Amino acid sequence: MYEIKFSMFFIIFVIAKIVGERIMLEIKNLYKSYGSRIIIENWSYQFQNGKIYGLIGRNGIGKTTILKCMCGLLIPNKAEIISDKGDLSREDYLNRDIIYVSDEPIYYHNLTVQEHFWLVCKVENYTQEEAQKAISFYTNKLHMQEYLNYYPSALSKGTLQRMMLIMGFLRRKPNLLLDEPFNGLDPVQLEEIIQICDEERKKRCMIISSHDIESLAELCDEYIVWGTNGIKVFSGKIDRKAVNQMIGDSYV
Ligand SMILES: Nc1ncnc2c1ncn2[C@@H]1O[C@H](COP(=O)(O)OP(=O)(O)OP(=O)(O)O)[C@@H](O)[C@H]1O
Repeated sequence: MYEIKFSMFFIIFVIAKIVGERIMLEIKNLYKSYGSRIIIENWSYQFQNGKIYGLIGRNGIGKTTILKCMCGLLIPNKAEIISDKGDLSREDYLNRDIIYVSDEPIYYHNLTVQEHFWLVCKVENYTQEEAQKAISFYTNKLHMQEYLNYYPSALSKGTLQRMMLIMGFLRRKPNLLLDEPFNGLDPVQLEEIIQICDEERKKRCMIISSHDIESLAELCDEYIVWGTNGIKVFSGKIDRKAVNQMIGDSYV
């Protein structure tokens, strides 16, 4: 009896492990140029469920370009983008299961913060009850309650950044790409965002582009670093020294 129980437990453990670590998103041979200027050449990578990835590199190296090619906001010259939904290469932004949260806030001038959140919930087919619960959860976590009736144009940069992040978290997509999410946040807000990103890891795969090595170090399982000799992958403990060595230059 004990052996049967143990075997069943072992099988369940192995299945959970396989499901938990399955590949959510695969990029094959990504090639992107602007005119004759090649930004990314033949880059491939597999991203897994439940992991957070950090994109690190100097200004203008191509981090935003990669994220936008993945989610469909930019058309690569060549690439295969494969997710649980299948081959997304020919799907546009709305049909991909990948959400991109830009560092440049995009919003409707005539909708309040709260209305933006409800709009996202509507797009994602939340029930009234689910929407209420999810909006309360994120606004409480990120202390946004007092801004719910504000128009976004009246928000400070950090508060706007939190609104954009909540809109990303409310999406029910398995892949979330965050472009410079830590910009403009004071230390308290920064810690809250780090905490919530850490919790979101249970629900999805996240890819974060940032120059804030300390914040990335608190969160990421793997790092994709642009060095002088191309893109390297690193999964150890990261700090400024390690980043400088990988980039082959004094970066941070
Ligand atoms: N629409 C465009 N047309 C031409 N060149 C572009 C265009 N968009 C970006 N670039 C160039 O491509 C390169 C990569 O830009 P990208 O924004 O991806 O860099 P990044 O690594 O995200 O930079 P940062 O850290 O400053 O955000 C830059 O040199 C940029 O000038």
